[in-house]
Amino acid sequence: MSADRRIEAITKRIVERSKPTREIYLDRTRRAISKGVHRSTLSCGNLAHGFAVCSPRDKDALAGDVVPNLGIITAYNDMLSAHQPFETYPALIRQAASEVGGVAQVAGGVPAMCDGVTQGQPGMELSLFSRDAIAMSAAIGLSHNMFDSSVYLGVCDKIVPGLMIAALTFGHLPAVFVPAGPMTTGLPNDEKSRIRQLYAEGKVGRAELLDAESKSYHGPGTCTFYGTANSNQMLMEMMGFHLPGASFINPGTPLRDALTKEATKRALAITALGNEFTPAGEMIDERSIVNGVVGLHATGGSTNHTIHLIAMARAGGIKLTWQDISELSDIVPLLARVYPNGLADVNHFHAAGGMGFLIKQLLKAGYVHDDVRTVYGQGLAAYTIDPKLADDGTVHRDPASEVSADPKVLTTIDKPFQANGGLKMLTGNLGKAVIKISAVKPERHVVEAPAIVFNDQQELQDAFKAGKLEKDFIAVVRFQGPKANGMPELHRLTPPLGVLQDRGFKVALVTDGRMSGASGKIPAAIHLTPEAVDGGAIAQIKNGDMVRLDAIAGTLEVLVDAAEFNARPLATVNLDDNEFGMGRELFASFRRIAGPADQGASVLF
Ligand SMILES: O=C(O)[C@H](O)[C@@H](O)[C@H](O)[C@H](O)COP(=O)(O)O
Ligand code: SF4
Repeated sequence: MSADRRIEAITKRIVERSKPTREIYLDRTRRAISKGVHRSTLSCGNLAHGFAVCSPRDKDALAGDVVPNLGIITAYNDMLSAHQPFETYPALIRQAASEVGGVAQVAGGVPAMCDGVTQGQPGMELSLFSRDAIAMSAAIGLSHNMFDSSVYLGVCDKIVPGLMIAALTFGHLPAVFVPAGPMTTGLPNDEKSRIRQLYAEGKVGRAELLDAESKSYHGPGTCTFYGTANSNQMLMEMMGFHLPGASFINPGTPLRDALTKEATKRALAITALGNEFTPAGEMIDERSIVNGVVGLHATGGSTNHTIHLIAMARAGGIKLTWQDISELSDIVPLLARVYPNGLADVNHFHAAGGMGFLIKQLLKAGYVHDDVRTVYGQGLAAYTIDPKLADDGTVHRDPASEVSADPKVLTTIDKPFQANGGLKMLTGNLGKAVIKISAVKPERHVVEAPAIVFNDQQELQDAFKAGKLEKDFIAVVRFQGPKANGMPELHRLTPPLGVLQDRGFKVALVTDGRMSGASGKIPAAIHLTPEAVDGGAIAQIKNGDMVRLDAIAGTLEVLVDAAEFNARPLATVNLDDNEFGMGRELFASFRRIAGPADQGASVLF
């Protein structure tokens, strides 16, 4: 089935725009492929070092070029509940590799930051930059050039984007992403947020708050809200980097292990040594990227992907823009209600039919390209399945249902929750920004109120505690862009702004910083570009200026006489305290060269 003509037109526009960079990328990738299996280009010394710790059987295998060697890139650490399960994956992968006569080696580890641990803390100012550091770290592992294929063990926010940048940089190799799955459901996310607001109002103490948080984040696996980490899983399935149905199976279950073994065997089956060679750089094309964006809109995915997806696509020579994302949002309806876009969590989403049901609906409507390559073979239709554990311990796939098991969580294409998707671009005399509308009540899609300007998020917290914000206002939080302080998420502003909104005040946020994918209920124009330190108009806004955020018209305006506004000097702030501490001194060059948010906020291209 061909895609909707509007989807086709946007895809074609991306293909045309990308031609110069895509052709250079594909040429380089094909030259790398033409060198054939890469161990043969190594010297005996190189090779001996590379397999020094292997068993005699594996040494024999790796001495030649006919047994595939699988490079594992792992983001295991104990800080991210989502990544802790990866501790045992290399042993499972080595075992599965040997079962099919292959070899697997850990090529390298990459750093992984938990945005939940660093939220509101200085460490968050390294978060965005960690994406590119992860790509660079993965390249260091793969540059040993011992490998015929690769598997990537990563789940969370900046990790999957960084790993995908690496996978496309090593696009001559097949790449399979192997998730660890969501935490089982704990305290519901909306109950956690309610207790946070009570704490912000001083109505409960730290003990009650910690008890609620600990019941919400209680064990191994990805946090169950639909933030950036779970948006990553959806993207990997939509773009064909996961095996069908791999995204939302809980860790420590037989089906999870079966999926990991199957991914290993599949990664070894699609090397240049076999007859299904699927190098990542040729597998992913503009249609894959568009399928990812469509999935983002249909599920109300994370705003962070208006930055990461642009950088991920660029790694493959593909130029995606906010205009593309915004226009796709106007076409693609919202089909899932998962917190913060609803009360359900990703376990409920999966139980309602999950990715297989969603993809079936999107294919039926022509909103996605079926004619794509994936790690599983040809065609996205292969992903319209429901994964189960077979009696022999392998993965069995039933056809996805036509009926949602919970229509309040996952709906059909003819009864969408919203006629359009989650993410809109806003333009106007302040620059360009994005807003996530899937989690904002319709009556709050347009906000016009006086600005109150803050130069960091603590100033807003202090003003709230001092009772100075009991009014209609638009919070302008600036000097939060990539070049200022690494573009942290300002998710800690959600509870105080939520309290004020629940008290009936009209509130909104405008910032050159980011919000969490878990943020939602407050209308927020984020990623404002140009940022304040780059001469952005946000640096000219004064307290009391009327600001209008209109997610329906797609505009963001300061309602001040243009001549008067443009004559204003740019505000400046002292950012010395953001230059050091918690390792920030090591990222000074990143702050200097980081690109703008609408081009991926990257130091790599
Ligand atoms: O983009 C995201 O999805 C967030 O960065 C998420 O990964 C982060 O962990 C949240 O901050 C956790 O939510 P709480 O801070 O509300 O626990
Ligand atoms: S989803 Fe966020 S808070 Fe949860 S483990 Fe991942 S990075 Fe940490």
